[in-house]
Amino acid sequence: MERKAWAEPYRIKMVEPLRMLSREEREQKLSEAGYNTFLLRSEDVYIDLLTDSGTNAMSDYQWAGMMLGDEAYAGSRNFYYLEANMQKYYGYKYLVPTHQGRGAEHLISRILIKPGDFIPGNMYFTTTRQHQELAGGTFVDVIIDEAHDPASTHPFKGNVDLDKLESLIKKVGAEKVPYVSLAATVNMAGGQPVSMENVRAVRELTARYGIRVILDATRAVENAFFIKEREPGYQHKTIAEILKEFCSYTDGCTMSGKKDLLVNIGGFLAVNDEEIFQQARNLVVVYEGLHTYGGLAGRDLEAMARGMEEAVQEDYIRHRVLQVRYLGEKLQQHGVPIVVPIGGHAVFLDAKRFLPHIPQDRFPAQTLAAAIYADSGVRSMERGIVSAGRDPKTGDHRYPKLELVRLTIPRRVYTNAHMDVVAESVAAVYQEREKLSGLRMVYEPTYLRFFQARFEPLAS
Ligand SMILES: Cc1ncc(COP(=O)(O)O)c(C=O)c1O
Ligand SMILES: N[C@@H](Cc1ccc(O)cc1)C(=O)O
Repeated sequence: MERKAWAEPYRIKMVEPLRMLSREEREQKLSEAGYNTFLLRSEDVYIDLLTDSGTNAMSDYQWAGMMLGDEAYAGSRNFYYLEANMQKYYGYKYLVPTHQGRGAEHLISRILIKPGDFIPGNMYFTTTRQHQELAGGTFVDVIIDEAHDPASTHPFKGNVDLDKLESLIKKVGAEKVPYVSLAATVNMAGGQPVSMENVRAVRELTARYGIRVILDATRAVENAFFIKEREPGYQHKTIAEILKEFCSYTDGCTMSGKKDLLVNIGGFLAVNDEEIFQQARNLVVVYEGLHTYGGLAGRDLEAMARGMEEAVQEDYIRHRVLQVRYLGEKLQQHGVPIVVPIGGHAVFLDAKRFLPHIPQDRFPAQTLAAAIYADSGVRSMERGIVSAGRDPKTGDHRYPKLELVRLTIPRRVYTNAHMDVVAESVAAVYQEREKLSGLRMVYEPTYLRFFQARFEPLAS
């Protein structure tokens, strides 16, 4: 008999009870939170799919490592273990730990970007672009067009469009392009992967112009899974081999360990160039902490080093991506419009097709995320016009083609029964979608506005 069933590759040793509020209570909480799911209290959330960042469940092996934290100010042994594992799995020479991903983005942006520079990348990420802009650079999107089309089934929607990249270099001159900012997978495009063929081609092109490639390796293990699944020639390679080959076409990486590396806090910058390393090692003491802890406790470094070993285990990563797919396929069965192919860390609802009657400046994705919380206490995140922010030159809203709500799956935290509940709730909101009529922004912070903006419901 053919066996199709699959299960979580772990058993549960400790549990955290969940609490569900009544519909009236949830509506009250939503109003108090200004219809922004970032402003809800965690205790008022039933199933938390806001983010996969720092929300992972650690293993007993990682917790055991926490007890071995060497909390020396300088030269903690956990740092050296992390450094050795980074070299083993990612292949870069030098490591600078940071408290999380954006700490590393800050360092590399300050070191490499001069005012007036252009930084091409495969779609923006909010914090990455913010640091590039604060350093005086301008981000330029060079992802393939398919990435902006939620219905395109291209298997590697994270790929760089080499023509777009080369025409930018020719237009502004290679000396104004300090590096290509390459993310694998691409968060804002729906967790979409980059193929090995594409990263190799990006390497060849940039080498001709003497331009670096800095990888956002936050979800590069998930990217490696897609390469193994979809790219000819990689089916028999291990995830660890694929990851290391991928990184070998780049000059360094920023890392938010809070995702792939299965921890609750941590990150790093890794580079091959000794001079950049020296500068980063010097700057980190100003902004994060000494170069052997970067704002982290020794135990956090240990947990991240151990998470790195677990992240590349085949049964773990397969289950991880298949659980996301399980939720996506359930939603498709209910006829809910989602971004395809289903990505590595989240299912993205296509709010433009879900709520076609709400114009983009009435924040359809924000409206939808609020409605899902009101329906079931499931927390998701807006990834549309609010996240895109304003153009720093014109001050106008940026109008992204993708207006999405992200249902992000924490690693090793929820079971597929939770996914069933989520799918049913989204389907119920879909059935009643005509009742929703949009929001008005009543408070807008200057930086990364989506985190703290407040809204009020609009009458239809
Ligand atoms: C692709 C990507 N890059 C960078 C970051 C920044 O990492 P952190 O949240 O650890 O600062 C995140 C999440 O924030 C991310 O998803
Ligand atoms: N990187 C995390 C946390 C985060 C969320 C939204 C952001 O725009 C920035 C950071 C995530 O993607 O969930």
